[in-house]
Amino acid sequence: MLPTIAEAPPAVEVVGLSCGYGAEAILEDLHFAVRTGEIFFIIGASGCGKSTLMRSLIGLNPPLAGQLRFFGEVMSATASEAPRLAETNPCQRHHLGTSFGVLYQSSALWSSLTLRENVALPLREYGQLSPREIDEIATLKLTQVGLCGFEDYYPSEISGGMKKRAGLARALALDPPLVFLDEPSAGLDPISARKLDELMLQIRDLFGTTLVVISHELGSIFRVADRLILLDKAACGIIAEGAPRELARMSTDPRVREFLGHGTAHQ
Ligand SMILES: Nc1ncnc2c1ncn2[C@@H]1O[C@H](COP(=O)(O)OP(=O)(O)OP(=O)(O)O)[C@@H](O)[C@H]1O
Repeated sequence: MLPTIAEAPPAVEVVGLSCGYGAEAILEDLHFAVRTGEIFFIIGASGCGKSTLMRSLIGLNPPLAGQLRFFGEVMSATASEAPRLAETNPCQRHHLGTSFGVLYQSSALWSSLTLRENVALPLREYGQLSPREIDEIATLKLTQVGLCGFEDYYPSEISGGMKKRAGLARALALDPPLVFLDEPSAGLDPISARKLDELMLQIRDLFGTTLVVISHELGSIFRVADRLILLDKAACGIIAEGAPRELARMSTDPRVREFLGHGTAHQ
């Protein structure tokens, strides 16, 4: 029998992680774990450090302290260890580059490339496939996100929601077991945001992909998140962790109630 989400080993383990800029910590001594196959949200008010944490999780900003493990494997290097990580051999670098995908807030598509060429980029970089195979996989990934027929369009020719979905197709190109999404519904109209929510659920249900999502969109949180952590600027860390509906119903912390309280409208 397949293990349930609660029994599966953690996809992400964050142990005593502090992150910030220079010597200044924005978030301190974070501890949390994301279960395999879970849709896990990192939420909080503007300026609480969501993007700062995301940058540390995906290796763009070395943590000031602590450890980060993906599927049991140590991924992080603190700022003082970072030069050593940069010297990792090509095989390890390849492994780091393929172990997770990222959908950036801006979608980060290359404007001079078609959608198919954008999705093909990671396949060229990390795969050992023929041009024809790359083409086929890029087409398949675009189909999976509902962009069949738009393969030869340029990013400037499609809507914001379609750009997000194309960015997601690229994040999924190498079939990573783990994908980070930074504010996926930011700037989208409600219908496009809902489509993206449905897509996240589909991807998890079809492929068992673990999704870590930065967001402060209450609708999305209550529709999609299995569990979440709520960050708080004054606390420099996590003030609540759990399933959104349970937190909204049970928490007595006024900060949690203020943030999630309105979410009861989505239940
Ligand atoms: N490059 C940087 N250098 C120094 N401080 C920064 C930098 N980027 C962000 N900060 C500071 O870190 C804190 C957290 O910012 P961050 O962007 O991580 O918050 P956020 O929760 O993602 O906000 P938002 O929801 O508005 O995107 C803020 O006080 C911000 O001013």
